[in-house]
Amino acid sequence: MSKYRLFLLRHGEGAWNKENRFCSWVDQKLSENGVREARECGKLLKEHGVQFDVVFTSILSRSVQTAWLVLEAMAQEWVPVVKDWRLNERHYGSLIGLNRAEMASQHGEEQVKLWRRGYDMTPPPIEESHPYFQEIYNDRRYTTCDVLKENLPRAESLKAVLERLLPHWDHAIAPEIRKGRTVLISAHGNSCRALLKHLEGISDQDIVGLTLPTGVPVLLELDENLQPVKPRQLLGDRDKIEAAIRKVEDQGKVTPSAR
Ligand SMILES: O=C(O)[C@@H](COP(=O)(O)O)OP(=O)(O)O
Repeated sequence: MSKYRLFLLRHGEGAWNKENRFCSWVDQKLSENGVREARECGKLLKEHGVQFDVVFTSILSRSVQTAWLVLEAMAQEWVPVVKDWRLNERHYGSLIGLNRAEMASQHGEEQVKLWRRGYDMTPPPIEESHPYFQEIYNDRRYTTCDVLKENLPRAESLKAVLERLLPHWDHAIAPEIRKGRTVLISAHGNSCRALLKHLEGISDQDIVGLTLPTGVPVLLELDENLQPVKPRQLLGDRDKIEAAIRKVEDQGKVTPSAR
């Protein structure tokens, strides 16, 4: 029987989602469309009568901004928000800033899919000469983490994301759920995929086929052991959700302009 409800959310569309570039640890704001998606998500959750007790976000602006907009649309701005780097997007290493369609044209769509969705695939690490290295590692937010800046990742597989996320799940998020609190996790495509893999016991092979659209809330109903009691539900209009998933998958395909 379902005892707890957990909501997972990939932030609304960011500026670089729109430009089809790997954004990862680069701090981009939501696009106009992303702002609209986040507000619509809040409206939908309000219509479902959801009342949040606590929200967890990454320390990247797009996930924080999404949480604010959702809470504002629900008239629940007062709800506490806990931010932690452990919910950050996967660190895409040297791929950060590159255009996916151009990568597909150079390396093939299969290779790009493997880089994006393979479980144990780590891209080459970001080097100090990378155009976004200084911007990321000189940012003050990374002095606030529970690991030294020198020990923060320089590239991650999805497996590595799950490993750095689990302590935060175990020590901060799961205890809130066990207290009966309704939790929203406003995070990223890959930090949410990693958590879903863990909670739903998705295999290393099957996780390749899981893509999350931006701005669509995912409802998990959990038992007392925090095991899902039924399949996850993506809330909202079916056709729109399927189109949004296809849009993310198609980002890794060659487009005429990228040839
Ligand atoms: O880093 C990024 O660009 C995307 C994920 O990219 P893909 O894994 O879908 O290529 O993360 P998000 O928009 O959820 O923060």
